[in-house]
Formats: sequence, structure tokens, C-alpha cells
Amino acid sequence: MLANHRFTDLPAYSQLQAHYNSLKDRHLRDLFAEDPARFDTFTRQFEDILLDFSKNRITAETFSLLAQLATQAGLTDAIGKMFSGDKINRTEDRAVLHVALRNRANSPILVDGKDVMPDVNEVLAHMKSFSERIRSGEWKGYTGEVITDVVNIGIGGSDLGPVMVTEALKPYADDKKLRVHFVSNVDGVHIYETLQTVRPETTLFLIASKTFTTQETMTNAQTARQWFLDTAKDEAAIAKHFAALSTNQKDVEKFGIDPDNMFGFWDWVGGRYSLWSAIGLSIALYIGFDTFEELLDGAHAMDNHFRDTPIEQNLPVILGLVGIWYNNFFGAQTEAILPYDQYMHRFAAYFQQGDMESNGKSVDRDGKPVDYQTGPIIWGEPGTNGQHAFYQLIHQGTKLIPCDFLAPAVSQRPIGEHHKILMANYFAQTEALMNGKTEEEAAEELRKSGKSEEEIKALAPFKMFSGNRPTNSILFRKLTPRTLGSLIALYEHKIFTQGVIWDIFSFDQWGVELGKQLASRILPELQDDAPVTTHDSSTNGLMNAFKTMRTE
Ligand SMILES: O=P(O)(O)OC[C@H]1O[C@](O)(CO)[C@@H](O)[C@@H]1O
Repeated sequence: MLANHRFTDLPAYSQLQAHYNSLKDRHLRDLFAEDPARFDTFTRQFEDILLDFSKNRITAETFSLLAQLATQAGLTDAIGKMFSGDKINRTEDRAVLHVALRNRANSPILVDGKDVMPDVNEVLAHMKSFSERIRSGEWKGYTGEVITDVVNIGIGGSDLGPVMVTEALKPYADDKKLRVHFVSNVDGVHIYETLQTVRPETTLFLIASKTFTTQETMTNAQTARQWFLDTAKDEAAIAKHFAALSTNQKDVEKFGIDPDNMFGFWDWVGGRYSLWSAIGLSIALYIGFDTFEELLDGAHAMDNHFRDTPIEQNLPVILGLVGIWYNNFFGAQTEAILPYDQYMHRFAAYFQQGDMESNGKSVDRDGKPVDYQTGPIIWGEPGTNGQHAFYQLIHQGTKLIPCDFLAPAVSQRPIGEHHKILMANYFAQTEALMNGKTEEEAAEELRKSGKSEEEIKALAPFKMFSGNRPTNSILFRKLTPRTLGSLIALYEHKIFTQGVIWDIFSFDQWGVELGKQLASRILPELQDDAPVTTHDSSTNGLMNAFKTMRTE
């Protein structure tokens, strides 16, 4: 059981508060000028991944106080408890063991006295044999043709991870053995458009749902089933074209999926942490099982680092602490994740769920309302596209937006000067955000461009940049499966670190239930033309307008 604490009662919290008051007006320019070794002081390396957190509004004292905050919150103990299978997800009475899914050391991990590793290994072996049969063409569809397309039907954690990873690791699917498609939205448009591009004879559907009850997924799955049967005509053919990735064997069988095509996982796998489990089958099919294992290896290596490394050297902990510094002391509301790698274009979207569904909580572990900020709003797009969209606000707006800049040193597609141009932008952005441009510098530039003193006076205030805007730079050698695995685990453990320090439960998601409940209450009311009167005037009014618009 994790010991509860009140975040704002931790001794380091008040020390940080006082320290914040003395540091808040200091400029990063000055911090760099004062300490020529700042880069060395605030850089950490893990395998091929370099984390430079020197462009943050911190000093050695800040860092030491933040580390004390983590210690006082019992972080080391909490990490140990997660890794040893304690039921740290108390509101659901579950262990939290995505680390077991990639426990390449295969050391026993006990839940209720039973080692989970044999089951993990059995499902991995099933995924291996299944994916190899499909990829080699040994597995045939009901007409004897090989499978060419895989459609993963799932939503949230049963979609975002596989989408993000298959996009990120596209170069590892250059053998083009299979195409993968993802259907998540219950909007019929999504499945319609996908089904336009595939043939029933050569398509494998993966119904990915931990619970196998999610309305969106079950609706899409039934539509896919019907579409398939419209051509195949024979229910027996389903066994060759449908597989289930789920913890709910009973409902999988009810759906008519062959138990041999079911890939199980367990209640101790959170949906948003499940890409390493059976939910990753679309990944294994796309890049091959051996490459999928490299992804697991990378995550495992980061797990070991997180579990075994002292706080001040621990990359996920550092990211978590720096985030807390801005979230709880500077009052920053959001954090941007900005990958300078087009293959990582869904990385921020993936961690929107990862972070916001985990730490978007407002009661502490005692069930009491918190009186401090918890999880940040996560957002971002790949560079350089973001530069031409929202960076204006990051550079000159009124909000403080801490940003993570991620980039590979080696491009997967080295074409001409592209990568150097991309990286020039990567380096330029963090430098610009840190230094800014003073009004005098702006005036001098205008003078050089031949403007009159009057014009200079009028324009300089618009052309100056305050700077002092914090960034982390995460530079890695190349976006290999191993590195991607490590990067994902890095952010997962950052989320864990922050949840522990804020004393909240990061592994439930009750906040998504109310909308689901109301949607199922509303659905029957949309089945006829009768006026709706059971809700507030806005909801009644909108539902009645909807009915009218459909009949006009
Ligand atoms: O895999 P399932 O059970 O269909 O759930 C899908 C998603 O729905 C949620 O429960 C709520 O959005 C997520 O946590 C989960 O990833």
C-alpha cells in the first residue's frame, strides 16, 4: 500500500515556493552566462537518448529541492511497489504491470501470489506464431487467398498506441507484407472509408477492446462482421478473418470469434498502457514479431533505468520534476510535445491520452479534493509544421508553455539537405525560446535594414521576444524500435512520477464514465420523433432540433 501524503505539506514544497519567489524573475540568458558548464550539469544520457534540460528555469538548488520533493513523496518506494505487482490502482483493486508485458529478464512478478510471466510469455508466443503465419502467407482467407490488409477496430488505448507505433516504425515495414488500417470513431464515416479500401477475402479484422463492451468498438465490429458476411455468406468463414484482443473471453465467444484467435491480457494492464500486450498485435503484424520484440526490449531497458537509477540521474523522474516545477509553481497549464520527426506525428496525440487520462484527477488518494494543480494539458504537432501554426503564441504570447523538443540525429530517409534543415530549425527554436530578442536588439536590426528612428521606435516592441521560455531537448540517434520503446516508457514513467508526487491515482479513469452513461440513456430517446422533455432545456432543445432537422 502506498503511503499517502499531502503534496503541499511536503517540506520541500514550501522550500520550493520560497525558492520560486527568488528565482521567478531570473532570465535563462543570465543563468547560462553565469555558468559555462550548465549544459553538462543538466544533461543526462540513457543509451542513445540524450536529455538536455539545461534550458529550464532552474538552478542546482531548484533541482536539488525537486529531488527532495520526490524523495519525500516516497517515489522510490512507489516505483518498487509498481514493479512488484502491488495493487497500487486502489480504486479498481488492481496491480499496474505494463512493465511485466516487456519484462525481457523474465524474472517472476507476483500478483495474488501467482507469477504473471508464464501467461505473458504464452500470449507473446501466440502473437508470434499467428503473426508469422499471416505475414508468410501460410494463413489463408476463406477463399484461399492470402491476407493483405489488417483492420484494427478499437478506441482509446486500444487504438492510439498501435496507430502511433505503426506510424513511427513505418520504415521497418518496408517489406510491405501487410497494410494496416485503424477504425476507432463510431462515426460511420470511419469504417465506411476504411472498408472502401479493402476486400473481405483478404482482410483480417482485429477487434481490440480490453472490456469487449465499448460501444464504439462493438458497433464498428458488428458493422465489419456484417460487411464481411454480406460477401462470405458463411459464418464459419469468420474464424479466418476475425481475431479478438481482449480480457473478456465470454463476450469474445458470444461475438463468434474462434477462441484460437483470441489474444488475452489481464486487468492489471491499463488501456492506455496496453500497446505492449495483445493490443500490439497489429504492430507485430505490420513490422514483424522480431521487430516488435525490439520495441519491448527498449521499453524494458528504460524500465530498469527507472527502477534502479538514483533520482537525480533518472530521466523519467527528471522530466516529471521539471513538469511539476512549471505546473505547480509557475502556474503553467499545458505542456507541448514537439517531435522533429514526421514518423512520430501521433506521439503527442498518444500521450494526450497517456497523460491526461492518467493524471486528470482532482481528488487525492484519500478521496479529498486537491487544492493544487494536477495533470497538465498535453498537446503538440511535429516540427516544423507546428512552427508555422502555433509557435507564435509560444514565442510571444502571454502564456508560459514548457515544451519538449524531440529529434533523431539520423534520419530514416536521408534525402538531400532535408534532415539538416529540419535540425537547424530544431536547434534554432529552443535557442530562440530561451534567449528571445531584446528591444535594443530588435531596434538594431531595424536600423541595419534602413528604417528611420521613428519607424524603429514604432516597430521594435512588436519585434522583440521576451525569451526565458523553457524547453527540454530530447535528442536520440535514430528512431529505431528499441529507441521508440524507450521513449514511450520514458513518458509513461514521467506520468507515474508526477501522479505519485501529486498523491493521486494515475491508473483509473472514472472521468470518462459519466458521458458514456448518459449516451446510453439518450440513445433510446433518439429512436423516434417524440419530443424530448427529460433533460435540461438546452439538451432537450438540441435533441428536438436534431429530430426536426432530420425530417425537413
Ligand atoms: O479497450 P476498451 O475496453 O474498449 O476501452 C477503450 C478505452 O476506453 C477507456 O476506458 C476510456 O476512454 C480507455 O481507458 C480505454 O483505452
